[in-house]
Amino acid sequence: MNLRDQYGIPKDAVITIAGTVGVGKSTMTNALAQALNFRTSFEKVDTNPYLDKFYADFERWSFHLQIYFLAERFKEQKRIFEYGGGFVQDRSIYEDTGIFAKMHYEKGTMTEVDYETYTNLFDAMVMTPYFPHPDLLIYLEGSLEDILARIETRGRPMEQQTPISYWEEMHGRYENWINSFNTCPVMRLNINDYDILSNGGSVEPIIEKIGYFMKQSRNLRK
Ligand SMILES: Nc1ncnc2c1ncn2[C@@H]1O[C@H](COP(=O)(O)OP(=O)(O)O)[C@@H](O)[C@H]1O
Ligand SMILES: Nc1ncnc2c1ncn2[C@H]1C[C@H](O)[C@@H](COP(=O)(O)O)O1
Repeated sequence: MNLRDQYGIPKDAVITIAGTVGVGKSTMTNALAQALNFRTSFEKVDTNPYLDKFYADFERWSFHLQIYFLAERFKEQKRIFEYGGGFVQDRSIYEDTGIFAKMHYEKGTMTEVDYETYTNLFDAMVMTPYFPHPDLLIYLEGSLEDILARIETRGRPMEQQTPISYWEEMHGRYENWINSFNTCPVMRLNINDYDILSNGGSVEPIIEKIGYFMKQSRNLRK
């Protein structure tokens, strides 16, 4: 029997992976999708026309980048819906507004008018009864130190050149955000509590936990 059936994860489930930059979302997305035989939905970093510019000048490009991400994630949402689920998604749409846009507005690198325009658009597109929310949001968490080490190892120059204070601010905001997030069920995973990269590592304990959370949340909805 495959792991998905073994742990009672529905074929049409949509699982989204949330967490700060560098925590391990893309790696987890690939590992889970492979084990569950699900499709993946990734953020495209290399082809993003604003990301480099944004890191070089937050004030000038933060609005453009948020609009770009919103459009991209919305298109992905449509694709997931058209396939009828069975997806693991790298980063949730909720982090764009709950973390990034809010942080740039509150730190003064997005104007009030731009922030209002963006949040109005986000609310009209996403926070409606017509927008399908994921069955489960897996929140990856770890110490700032471990995450900074991962950003360094991954080696995207634009992120390496960004002051540590930016990642520290984001790390704190993520903790507050997840503590009050209730749009869909949440399963927390500490990055020190699993091993999916080494030879002896296995994704099975995570799948087992996902199965347990899904059963609980589907029972609650009955
Ligand atoms: N479980 C893990 N153990 C060790 N290193 C990891 C693990 N998951 C990810 N990494 C490493 O951390 C870096 C960031 O991972 P990535 O999946 O790209 O993060 P994100 O998508 O959250 O930005 C990469 O260099 C990746 O190889
Ligand atoms: N909504 C966003 N605003 C600003 N920057 C963002 C947003 N979403 C993603 N990003 C950045 C952060 C990273 O540099 C890359 C990719 O994110 P990752 O967490 O590594 O998958 O895009």
